[in-house]
Amino acid sequence: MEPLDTPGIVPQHLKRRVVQGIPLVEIFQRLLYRVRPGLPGHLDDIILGGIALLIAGAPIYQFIKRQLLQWVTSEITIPENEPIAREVLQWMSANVVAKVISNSGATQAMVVSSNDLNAMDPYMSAMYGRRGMGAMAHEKTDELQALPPVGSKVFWIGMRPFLFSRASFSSGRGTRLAYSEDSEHQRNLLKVTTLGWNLAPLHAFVKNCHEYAVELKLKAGSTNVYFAGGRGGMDSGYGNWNCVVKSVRKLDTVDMDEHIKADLLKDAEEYYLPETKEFYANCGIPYRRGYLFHGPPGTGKSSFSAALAGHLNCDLYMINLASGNVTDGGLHQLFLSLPKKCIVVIEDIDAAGIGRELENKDDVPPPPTANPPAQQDAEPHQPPRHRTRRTGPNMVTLSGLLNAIDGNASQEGRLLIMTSNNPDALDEALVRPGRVDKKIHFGNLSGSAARSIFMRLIGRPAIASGLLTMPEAAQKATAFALELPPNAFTPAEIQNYLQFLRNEPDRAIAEVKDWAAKQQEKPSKGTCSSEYDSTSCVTSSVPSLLGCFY
Ligand SMILES: Nc1ncnc2c1ncn2[C@@H]1O[C@H](COP(=O)(O)OP(=O)(O)OP(=O)(O)O)[C@@H](O)[C@H]1O
Repeated sequence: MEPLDTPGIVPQHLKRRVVQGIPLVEIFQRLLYRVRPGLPGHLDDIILGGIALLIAGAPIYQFIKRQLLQWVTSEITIPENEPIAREVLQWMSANVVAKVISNSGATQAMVVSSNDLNAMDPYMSAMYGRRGMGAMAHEKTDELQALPPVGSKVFWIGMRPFLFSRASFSSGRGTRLAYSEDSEHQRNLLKVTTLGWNLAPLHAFVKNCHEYAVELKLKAGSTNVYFAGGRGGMDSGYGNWNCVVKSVRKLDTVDMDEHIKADLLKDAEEYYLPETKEFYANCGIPYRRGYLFHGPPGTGKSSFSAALAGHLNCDLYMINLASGNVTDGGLHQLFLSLPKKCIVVIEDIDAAGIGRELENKDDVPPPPTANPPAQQDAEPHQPPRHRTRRTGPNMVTLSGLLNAIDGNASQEGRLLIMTSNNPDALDEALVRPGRVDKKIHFGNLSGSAARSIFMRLIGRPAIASGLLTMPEAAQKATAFALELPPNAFTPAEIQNYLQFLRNEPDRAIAEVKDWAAKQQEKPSKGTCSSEYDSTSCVTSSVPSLLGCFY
């Protein structure tokens, strides 16, 4: 039975009821209720009231704090999938986190291997699930790098304080709209805040991070290779680049006609001169340059693109349209998020199956029937090139591609390289002058190139290990080139043959003739043979380019 209420004293059961549903207050109230006999007067009520006030006041305090901060500070927000985010993280890692860690002041850091595919990915898994939030170690054993931990950090540059924070999109100011609600597409944001009413100090900070990253890259002799896709796909509405840091591929390791090589280098170097940029601007020409590298697979198209990026000290961005998950919108976003100076490679553009879209719906070919009459005897119908349509697994249309590469909103300053095994299949609109300024054929290995590939793979290592002298190595390289039928094999094939005999120069020379004869007996090289799935010929993508580095 409930006790009778004493006038002037609030009964316990009533107190309990009023705090029900306010979790913390309810717990405290229960605790106090147990120790009440020891507490004088209304102390428990005062304590409870204080706690309730704190809990109720916290959101109001947060709101006022946010408003005040917004009023006296400026802030920039960078999605973590933006290339610049990586540079900011690199700077923070070296200049703030590393110092804090070495001063033993840190209790949290996120540690990743510096050559990790995407430094942001471990962060994502820490943030959204598999391992829980907070500091984590990556399993890789190569060099480790400490990144700013989850949360925020205040640091000073001169007399100015900055607040750096990493947050998920939902906690950002007004950022929710820019992102999909789908958790697969969630992105983290980097925010840098400082006191003041203009963005100049923050711009200077980001620029400094960029310069630092460039310097670091130069020192390390590495090229940042960004490839499109990965977590979240590209149809999330946000162009998504993932980064791999690779050692620079040296130009002298790509065997090709020296005149062509020199001409391309000169052209690309000139393109990036300030005078050239000025010239384009004065003449009203969009500041863009495009090359088409065509030829059989394994002839060095991707290798040369990678070496060119290393030579020009710029990042390489690569897209594989044949992967089937690129939409027009995604491609547009990818091009929009490119930096001013970079090389973009669209690999195997013919494999993407892009043709000119049908001019009107009457051009739509009839649906295929199970047994088309007299099809076996008739020449297969070749639709006029202007009326072809998408045939590959991609979701990009020709107009979408053209719009991305040189539409009004497209970034200027990039060098676009399209590679193709079958340039005849490309629409004229895609390769017209202005979009493609140089077409370069990459062919099979000439005699002199065979000599230099032998020197690179067998000669030089043998000289270094004392197995051969320089003249001996040169002599063997010449002998090897003489044994090999000229222009019959791709550099990739010869590389493959030589790398397994790298410690046996004499055997490499003695057996090359037989090897060549056997290879030539095989069904046509450089095209899809019937024993393979046709897609295996067209889907060379990220790994294909990554294989071009060391
Ligand atoms: N001209 C070359 N000089 C040196 N190495 C080469 C050359 N061509 C190919 N290779 C070697 O062969 C492999 C494949 O080369 P790469 O990917 O550059 O060819 P590709 O023409 O781009 O082929 P795909 O059309 O299939 O993309 C790489 O390991 C590369 O080192």
